[in-house]
Amino acid sequence: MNIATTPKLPFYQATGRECDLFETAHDNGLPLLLKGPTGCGKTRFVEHMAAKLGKPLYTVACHDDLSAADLIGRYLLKGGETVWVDGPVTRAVREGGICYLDEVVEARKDVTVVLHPLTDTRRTLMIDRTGEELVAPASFMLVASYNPGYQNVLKRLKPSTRQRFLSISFDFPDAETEIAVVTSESRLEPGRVAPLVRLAGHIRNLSGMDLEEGVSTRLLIYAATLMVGGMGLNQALEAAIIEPLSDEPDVQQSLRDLVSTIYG
Ligand SMILES: Nc1ncnc2c1ncn2[C@@H]1O[C@H](COP(=O)(O)OP(=O)(O)OP(=O)(O)O)[C@@H](O)[C@H]1O
Repeated sequence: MNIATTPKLPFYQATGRECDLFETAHDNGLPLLLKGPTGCGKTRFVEHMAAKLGKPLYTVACHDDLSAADLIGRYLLKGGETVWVDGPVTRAVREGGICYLDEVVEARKDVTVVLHPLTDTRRTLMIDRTGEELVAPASFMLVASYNPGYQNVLKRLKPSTRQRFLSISFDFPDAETEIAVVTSESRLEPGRVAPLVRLAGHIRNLSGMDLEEGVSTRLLIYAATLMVGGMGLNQALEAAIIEPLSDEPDVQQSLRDLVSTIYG
């Protein structure tokens, strides 16, 4: 779990009216689901909005072993005594903060038992172990994300869970916005960022055919960061784009061909 307390506003380049939607959802106590591919800005968006609203943010990277107890809390032995330690959801509820469950579909099924009463009009969290029933204060907000591209039959959000959340689809931004994001994050000059973003557009057109998923904005920032550090173009693209995207020699060669098309 990661608790963000920094007062600085993390940079987030909006691509639509998502900031308004987040704020309205927060003001009305409604939970929000962010859908979209990896590395397209979902986490940054939540960090930005939590800082803007001045709320503590509890981020949980969900995985297939994550259970309800990991979110709610458990009794732990401390110095010979058994003490109750709140989990991230409980802390966010008590403090009226924002809880962000990243890749929520990965979590174990018992997590939905926790989420349902928190995401409908009850807005309650039952802590069976301590017998407490917490009513979430108005400023508490639950945000979850998932990547529909990775979904399989076993890992799908049930309609009864999905339909408790407002939802927004995220995607990679248009070229102009992505150039602004990569420039701001890496400090590489826009004239050198533009061909990287063009390359990304071509690679994304390959996804679904040869690639599981298109290149993320995050990887473009990595490539640009290596270039700012003085690394040559080819080495930077190999390490930040070609190798992370595929292990298949044929696919890697297609990616190198695309690089030659763009950079000549
Ligand atoms: N719109 C944006 N504004 C500012 N930075 C962005 C934006 N989109 C992407 N980024 C940059 O890309 C990086 C990756 O984005 P982020 O971590 O938010 O991805 P994500 O969608 O949460 O991915 P994952 O699902 O893998 O966690 C961020 O650290 C940030 O540097």
